[in-house]
Amino acid sequence: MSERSERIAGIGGPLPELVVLRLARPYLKRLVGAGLLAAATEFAGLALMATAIWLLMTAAGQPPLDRLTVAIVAVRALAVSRGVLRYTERLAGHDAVLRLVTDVRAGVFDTLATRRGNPPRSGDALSRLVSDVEAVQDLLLRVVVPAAAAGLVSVLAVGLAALVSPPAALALAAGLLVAAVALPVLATALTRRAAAEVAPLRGALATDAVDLTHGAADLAAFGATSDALATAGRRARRLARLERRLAALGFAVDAAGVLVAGLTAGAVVYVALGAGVDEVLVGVLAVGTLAAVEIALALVGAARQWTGLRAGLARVAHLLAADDAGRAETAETAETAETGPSGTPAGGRSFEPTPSVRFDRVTVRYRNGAPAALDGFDLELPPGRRVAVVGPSGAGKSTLAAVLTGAVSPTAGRVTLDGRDVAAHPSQELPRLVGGLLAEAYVFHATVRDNMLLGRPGADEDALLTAATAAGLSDWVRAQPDGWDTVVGEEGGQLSGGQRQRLALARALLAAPGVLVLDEPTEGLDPVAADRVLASTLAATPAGRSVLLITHRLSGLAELDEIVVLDAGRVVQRGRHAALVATPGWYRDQWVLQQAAEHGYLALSG
Ligand SMILES: Nc1ncnc2c1ncn2[C@@H]1O[C@H](COP(=O)(O)OP(=O)(O)OP(=O)(O)O)[C@@H](O)[C@H]1O
Repeated sequence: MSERSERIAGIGGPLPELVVLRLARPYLKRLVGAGLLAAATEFAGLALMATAIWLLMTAAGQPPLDRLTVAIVAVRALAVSRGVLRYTERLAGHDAVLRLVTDVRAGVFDTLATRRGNPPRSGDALSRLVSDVEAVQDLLLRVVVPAAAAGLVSVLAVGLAALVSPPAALALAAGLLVAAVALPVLATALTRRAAAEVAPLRGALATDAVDLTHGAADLAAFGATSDALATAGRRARRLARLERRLAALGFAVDAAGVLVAGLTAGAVVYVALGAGVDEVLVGVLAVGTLAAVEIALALVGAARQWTGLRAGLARVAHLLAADDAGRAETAETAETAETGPSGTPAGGRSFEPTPSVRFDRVTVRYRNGAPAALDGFDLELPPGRRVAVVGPSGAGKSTLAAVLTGAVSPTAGRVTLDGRDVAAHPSQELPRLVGGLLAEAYVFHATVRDNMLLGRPGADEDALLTAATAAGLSDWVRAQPDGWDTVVGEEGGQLSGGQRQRLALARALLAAPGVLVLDEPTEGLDPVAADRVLASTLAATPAGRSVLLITHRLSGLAELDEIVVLDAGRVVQRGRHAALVATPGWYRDQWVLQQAAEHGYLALSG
C-alpha cells in the first residue's frame, strides 16, 4: 500500500464528513483560498447590483456627470472582476478537490484490493468507485465551499446594511437567517430519509443486474427468474418513487426560497422608509437584499446536496477506515444475504410427482449445416430409473441435459414428460419436474444457506443438513465460525473449486426435482472424494425419483440401471456397467485407462 493510501486507510472517526475533511488537510490552504475567492465572487455580484441600482436611481435625477463617474467605473470593474474571480475560484477549488479525490480513489482501490474478509460485490464496488468517491468531490465543491462563501457574504451584507440603517439590517439578518438556516434545516429534514435510502438502493440494483446476468442460467434452472426479476423491478420502482419525491420537495423548497427573498426585501424597504432613509439608498437596500438572500439560498442547495451525499460518504469513509469497514461490510452483506440472492422468496415448495421422461429420436443442431450435437437420440426414463450418460468431450452430454430442462429445443424429435412436450410445461413448473446441477453452476455472493435455499425456498435446517451431508459439504460448514451463514464471496470466490461444486450439488439435492439431472457432479474432486460424493448423492435421492447423471468418470456407476455411451451425438453403446466393461468398445477402453490413472494417483497420494 502506498504511503498516501496508508494515510487514508488509517483514518477512522464517527462522522464521514470529518473523515473527508481530515483527508483534505494537506489541501486546506487551497480550499480556504477557493472559499475566499467564492465569497469575493458572490460579493462582487452583490456590490454590482447595489452600485448599478444606485447609478440608475441617481442618474434619473440628472445630476452632473462627474457625480456618476466613480459608480460607472465601479460597475464595469465589478462586472469584469466577478467573471475573473469566478474563474479563479473554480480553478483553485477543482485543483484542490481533484487532488483529494485522486487520493481517495487510490485509497478505495487499495482497500478493495487488499482487504481480507468479504470483498464487495462487483456491481456494488463499481457504484462505490464511481458515485461514492464523487460524493467527496461534491461535498467540497457543492457544499462546503459555497456554504462558507454564502455565510461570509451574508455577514458582510448585514454589516453594510447596518451602516445605512440598523433596523433595516435587522430585517435583512432575519430574512438571511430564514434563508440560510431555517430553509436548509427544513430541506434536510424533509429529504433525509428518502435520500438515505437512495444510495443503498442503487447499490442493490447494481448487484441485481450482476446476479440476473451472471446467474441467469441457474435462476432459470431453479425457477427463480421471475422472483428475481420481480425483486429487481420492485427496487427500480421504489428508486424512481424516491427520486420523484426528492425532486418535488426540491421544487417546493426552491419556491419557498423565492418567497423568503421577496418578503425580506419588502420588510427591509418598509423598515428603511420608516427610519427615514434616503429613497435612493432604500432602492439600493432592496436590490442588495434580493441579491444577498439569493446568495444565502445557496445553502438550501448545499444542504440538499449534503443529504444526498451522506450515504455515499459514509460508505467511502467506512471502507477507508479499514477495521471498522471490515465489520460494517460483513454486517451489510449479511443483511443483503438475509433476503437471499436477488431476493429469493421464502416459503415452502411442495414436491411434484416424478414424471416419466421419453426422448424420441431427438436431434439438436445448434446452427444450420453444423454437425448434430445430438443425433436421433432415444431414451426412456420412467420414474425411479437411474441412467448415466458418458462419452468423450463434445459428445453431446450437456446438450442432452439442456434439452431435458427446456433450455434448448430439439431441431427434430420430441422430449416428453408424462407424454407432454417439455416446451408445453409452464416455465415456472418445469424446474420442479426436471432440474438439478447443470454445467457451470453459479454460486451467488450470499450465505451458504441462501445459496442452498435457492433450490428450495423455505427448507428447514434438517433438509439443508441432509443435502449438504450427501454432497460432502456439512463438515466444512460445521468448521466455519458462521456455519450456514458463511458468506461465500462473489461467484463463490472464497470457496475452493471442490467446495463450490459441493455447494452447487447440495443445492440441487435440496431442490429434489422429480428428475434429478446431475451434469458432472463430482467435477473438481479427487477420485476418493468423487466416489464418496457420488455414492452418497445417489443414496440421498429417494427411490421414486429418476436420475440422469452426466459424467466423464466411469467409477461408481455399477448400481445404475443403464449407461448410455454417446459419441458425436449418437448412442454408440448402452447397457449396465458390468456388461459394458465386458464388451470391447469405448466404455471398456476408458474404464481401463481411468482405473490405471486413478490407481497411479492413489499409489502416489497414499
Ligand atoms: N451453445 C452452443 N452453440 C453452438 N454449439 C454448441 C453449443 N453447445 C454445445 N455446442 C456444440 O455441441 C456439441 C456437443 O456439446 P456438449 O456440450 O453437449 O458436449 P459434452 O459431451 O457435454 O462435452 P463436455 O464433456 O466437454 O462437456 C459440441 O460440438 C459443441 O461444440
